[in-house]
Amino acid sequence: MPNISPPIYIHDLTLNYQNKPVFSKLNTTFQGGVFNILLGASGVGKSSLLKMIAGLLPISEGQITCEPTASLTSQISYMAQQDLLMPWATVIQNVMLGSKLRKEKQDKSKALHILEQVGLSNVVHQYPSQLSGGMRQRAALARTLYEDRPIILMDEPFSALDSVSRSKMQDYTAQLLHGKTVILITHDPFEACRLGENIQILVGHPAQIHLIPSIQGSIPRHPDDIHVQQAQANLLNLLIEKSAI
Ligand SMILES: Nc1ncnc2c1ncn2[C@@H]1O[C@H](COP(=O)(O)OP(=O)(O)OP(=O)(O)O)[C@@H](O)[C@H]1O
Repeated sequence: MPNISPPIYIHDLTLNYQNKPVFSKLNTTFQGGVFNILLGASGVGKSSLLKMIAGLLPISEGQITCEPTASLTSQISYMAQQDLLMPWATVIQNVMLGSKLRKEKQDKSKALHILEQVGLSNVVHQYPSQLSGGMRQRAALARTLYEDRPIILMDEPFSALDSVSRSKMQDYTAQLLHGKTVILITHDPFEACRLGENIQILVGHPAQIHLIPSIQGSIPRHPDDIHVQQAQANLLNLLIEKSAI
């Protein structure tokens, strides 16, 4: 597997659903080695785009490529909107499931360290059905972080968390995934402005990409940072304006 975190190029990508275009000839780049944030109204096509990058939705028109041109899907760790935890496996078994399925050595101390960092060290041997929604989401986050791939796709990874846990998980994720190519979907402009090094909005029908000017400062930006507060207000206004399209 290549040791660098590549950019991802979207070329003329089209997705039709029930004979209607969700997006048509979409072109954009998700930058390598940074946090790319994707926002947009419900139903605009964000999750579908992420699934196409992950190889979970077929591509009928257009292309998704990366450099170097090693297989894109083999470099990806994907965290879906639903936690997709296996009900028959404990929390720690779920975290290490990928390496077990690939018949690789399971790194228990790494899994335990990540579980401690996401605040789940007291439930490592419990089953998903014994956890709250927020705990399940943190377990799914731990599984994604354990995978250590160059490209990380995350679909609303913090949506079920209370605001304190969310802020801590944003900090930890930004620290742990530093230097990786991350694409993170969120509905939260504040989260986008704390974490985004490249922020894009998917807007309209069929959807097109709109790029947001970059925000000063390294991530995770502090909630008090004046640049975060200004950018958040601008982004919210833009989302309201674009929702009318
Ligand atoms: N299997 C599918 N293939 C293609 N399009 C689909 C499929 N299933 C649903 N769609 C449609 O694709 C559109 C985009 O859905 P998608 O879940 O990607 O949006 P989203 O922007 O992620 O929404 P949300 O923010 O609510 O999660 C919707 O209109 C949806 O009905």
